[in-house]
Amino acid sequence: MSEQNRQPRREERSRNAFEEAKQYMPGGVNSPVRAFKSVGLTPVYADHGTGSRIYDIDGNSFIDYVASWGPLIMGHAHPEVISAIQETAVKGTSFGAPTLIETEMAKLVCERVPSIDVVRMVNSGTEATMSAIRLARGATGRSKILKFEGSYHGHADSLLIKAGSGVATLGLPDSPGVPEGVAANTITVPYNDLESVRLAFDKFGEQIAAIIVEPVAGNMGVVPPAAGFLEGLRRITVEYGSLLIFDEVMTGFRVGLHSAQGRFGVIPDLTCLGKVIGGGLPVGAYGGRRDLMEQVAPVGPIYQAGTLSGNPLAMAAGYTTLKLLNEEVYTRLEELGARLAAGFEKNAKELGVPVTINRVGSMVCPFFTDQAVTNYDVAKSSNLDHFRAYFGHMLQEGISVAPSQFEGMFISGVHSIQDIDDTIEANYNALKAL
Ligand SMILES: Cc1ncc(COP(=O)(O)O)c(C=O)c1O
Ligand SMILES: N[C@H](C=O)CCC(=O)O
Repeated sequence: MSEQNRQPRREERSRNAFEEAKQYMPGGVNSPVRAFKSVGLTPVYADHGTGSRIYDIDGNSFIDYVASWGPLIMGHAHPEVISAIQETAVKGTSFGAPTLIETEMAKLVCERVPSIDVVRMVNSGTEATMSAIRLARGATGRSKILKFEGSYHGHADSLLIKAGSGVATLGLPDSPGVPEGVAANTITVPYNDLESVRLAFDKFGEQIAAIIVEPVAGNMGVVPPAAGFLEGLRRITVEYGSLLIFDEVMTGFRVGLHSAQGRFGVIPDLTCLGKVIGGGLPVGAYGGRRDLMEQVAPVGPIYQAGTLSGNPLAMAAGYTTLKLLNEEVYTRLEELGARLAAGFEKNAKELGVPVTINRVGSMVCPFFTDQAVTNYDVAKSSNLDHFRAYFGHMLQEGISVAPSQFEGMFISGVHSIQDIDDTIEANYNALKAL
């Protein structure tokens, strides 16, 4: 760890910037999790990033595991991604007319994601899940959907029920403003609990358009699917003529070259993507079987559109990022993830702090509990005071992680072994200081 990071974090500029921002934006931010409210600290105001590090406006540097909340699988300001954006930008930033890069991008996504024959680009993960739900309802003629407690699928009304991520962090899992009639069409059951899914289908099966699931839950902290869980969802949906939607906004191209569906060998009807496929620019996508996707306008009657959808800059950044990914990168991510998790586990054991580490590939999450974390109820039983203190110590140690127990760490292909070992050392110091 560099000497610089052993100095107390300087934060005067960040504090002043945050105070000013609060006058003009709700809570001073454009997405709630950035305000550090649940950890009671001043947000890190990013100035620039390179590789595995970010640098804030106070001159602190951090080894970064937020990675813009997942997209930056090849690190900050990757030279090839930046060049692609620059080369594209000089030709014009948006046309509202088709461009060749959109077809190249769609082809690549269709080649790599097993369930996707046809894909539609949108501008965010929220748009992707909202559109996939509309398609599922339109295609089946049914209204209800089933989601899992503590999963987050963006902020569309029908999905903001018992949600994870920022709403869980702020204790607002059912947001005011979602009409009761909309909420009534969303059934929620615990993650990894096939029996509850079965009971819900026994009761409402003929009315359920789709199950939407994060194939690895990443918004209640990281929770892997139990053996047979995804297969069970596939079986039940087929049995009842409902659709299975994998929300791979976080896991898409994060947990493998063929995403979570490739990793676990379960093929959904529809898949939502975001984050990594935008290479750090605003992108989402939904895709799936041709017979379903061709019910979307202009081929079919189910409407969905976007002024900036398929934006050339976003396509260039996303396409270049996807082209950088190969089996070698995922092997490296797996090794780095395993090294980090093993180091954290050893530290916790040695110091006698109750911690459970969940990991899938490069998604890692230390929970402050000694229970196996298999669903949101267990995740919520983590010691949040410990998390808060731990988070503050990690920042002081020069490590940037998400300011919530209900978010994971994202390792990139450009983190070095030294970064991982420095992070393990920081984790030791942070746990010791609890
Ligand atoms: C699994 C999942 N689905 C959907 C979303 C929504 O994506 P966005 O924030 O791009 O709207 C997110 C993240 O926010 C997510 O993690
Ligand atoms: N966990 C969320 C996405 O995956 C965090 C992003 C946000 O709320 O800004």
